[in-house]
Parts: sequence; C-alpha cells; structure tokens
Amino acid sequence: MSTTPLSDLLTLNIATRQSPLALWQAEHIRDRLLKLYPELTINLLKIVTKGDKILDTPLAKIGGKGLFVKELEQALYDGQADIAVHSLKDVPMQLPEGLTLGVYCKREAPTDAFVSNTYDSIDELPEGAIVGTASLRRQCQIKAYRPDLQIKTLRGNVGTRLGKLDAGDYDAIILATSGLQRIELDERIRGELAIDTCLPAVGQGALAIECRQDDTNVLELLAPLNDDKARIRLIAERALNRHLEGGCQVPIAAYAVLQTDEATEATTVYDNNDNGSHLWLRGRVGQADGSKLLKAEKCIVLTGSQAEKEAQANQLGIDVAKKLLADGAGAILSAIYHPES
Ligand SMILES: NCc1[nH]cc(CCC(=O)O)c1CC(=O)O
Repeated sequence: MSTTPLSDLLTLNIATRQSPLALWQAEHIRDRLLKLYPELTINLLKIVTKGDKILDTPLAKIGGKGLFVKELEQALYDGQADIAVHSLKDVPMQLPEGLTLGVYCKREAPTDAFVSNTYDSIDELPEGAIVGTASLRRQCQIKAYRPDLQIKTLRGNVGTRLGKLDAGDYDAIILATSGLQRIELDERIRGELAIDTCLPAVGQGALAIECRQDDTNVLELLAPLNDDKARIRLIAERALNRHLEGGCQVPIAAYAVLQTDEATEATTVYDNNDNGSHLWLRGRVGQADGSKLLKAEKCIVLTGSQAEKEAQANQLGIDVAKKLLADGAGAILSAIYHPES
C-alpha cells in the first residue's frame, strides 16, 4: 500500500455497497468532494458484502464483525478503491492494519424511528403487538420499556424492511431515523424514540470515510469533510464499544453529546448542537429479553488541543465501559459472543 501519486488524484474511486442507502451515502460524499474539487473524476465501485447476502438470519447469529465492510476494505488494500464510505455504525471498532477513518462527518439524527401504518408511537401499541427489528440493542431496550411487546426478526435493506411492514407482518418496525431521512423516506417516520427509551447505537447517524493510513494525498483531500466535534463524540462511543469488545450487532448502546453544562438527567430530546466543552457519555448493555438493562454515564470537561480532547474522549469511553463491566455487562455479553460455553 502506498500514497496515491498526485497525478492519479485526478481520479478517485469510492468503494460502496449497493443498497439504496449505501449508494446515497457514497453519492453524497462524491458530490461534496466534487464541490470542493470540480476537476476531480470520481467513480463508484459497487460491491456486494456478506451482510448483504445473508438475509434470513439475525445479524448477531451470523457472527464475525464487519459484515458490511470487509469486502470494501479489501478493495482499499488492492488499490481498486481509494476511499470507502460507511455508516459509522457498521464499522468494527478495530480497523485492519494500515487503514484509518480519515473522516468523521457531522452527525445527523442519532435516534431510532418508530415506523407503523397504524400507530403513532410505541406507547400507543396495544398489548402484545409485534415489533420488527433485528437489532439486539433495540430489542432489549424495547422489551425493558414495554415487556408485553413481541419482537420479531426483521432483516434486509431499508426498502425491504418497509415492504415487510406494509405486507402486514408487523404492527411497527424500528429503523434508524438518519437512514430514512437520507433516502427521503422520512414521511414513513411516525416519531423518534426518545433517547432515554432507546439509547442509540455507537456511531448511529454519522458517516465515516475509510482510506489507507499512508495515503497522505487522499487524507489531505478528505480533510475538509471532517467534523472535529462529531469526531470527539464518536471516539468516546467507539472506545466504550471497543472496551466491551462489541461490534454493532450486540446489545450495546452508547451516546455522547457535547454540551455547555454538567446536566446528566435523563432527557427526551437529543442534543446534536455540539456546543460546549462538557462531554457526556451514556452507555447501556442489555439482556435480549429486556429483563436486565445496565446503565452507566459520566460527564467530563474537555481541555487542550483537538488531539488531547480526543484522548480524553477515548478514556471516557473506557471509563463508562468499566462501570458497565463492574455492574455485570461481561456475563451478558459473553453469553452472546460465546453462546456454546
Ligand atoms: N445496520 C444497517 C444500518 N447501518 C446504518 C443504518 C442507518 C444509518 C446510520 O445509522 O448511520 C442502518 C439501517 C438501520 O439501522 O435502520
């Protein structure tokens, strides 16, 4: 692997999955880059990943991390592609040797959306109603909030999932708000789940760009797309998940905000303004049936340079993860990582 020669930088190849959401994301980054560098030629290299092929199994059972990114990373190694655009949520905590997340984009809505053709909110669902999701994180929090609801597995890309709702298989389904907004399906959102009801997944609502670590020309080209404040929040969330050895297919939730004061009471609205230097991280680990939902949080004041703040954010993630482990998160997670033992 090496730096893309400057002369080659007239062409940039983007590796992307082929789902409508993934294509939207890749095209969005392409368009932002073209605005900055009109003379650049940008190609999309469309790739099918393992996560796209196996559609009938809950993700946690397929095992292996990075189901949606491995083939894209291979294209970066091979030099077929220069960058890969990801939903950060899908990117494993430990990147392969030689690759880096050059860009964390400004965060969009981090929440989960309540989607139904009949009901306005989770509170309106009748007793025993069927809710579709394949996410253990959503499942354990919904069951903790409403133990009477039934969770039924729901896989496939966003369009497929909406089709299954429309076919009458579910009373409601839960999808990421940002995913629906990006592909202009926001009219399907009946409401956003409160942060406190369903703490988001690590990285939910943020795009990230992966590239070769030593590709300084490409890193320089990408730099204007990076958002330093989003990066701090996302580093904290990812450090928590990394310390718990989680991927995105585990019942782990974490959400960090930057705010102007110390407030740590549960809130029903999310703060996505990135004002202030207090970094507040909340984390949760739950039992799939909702019978246990561990919660931990900590708020720190960031000081110093961007690099120092990122190190403090990383340590915050580790500290909150340690609190969860002290409360018993290890037993819950190892039952998921090693179901046989
Ligand atoms: N695992 C699939 C996935 N990866 C990223 C998003 C949505 C966009 C985002 O969170 O950035 C989705 C769909 C969903 O969870 O509904």
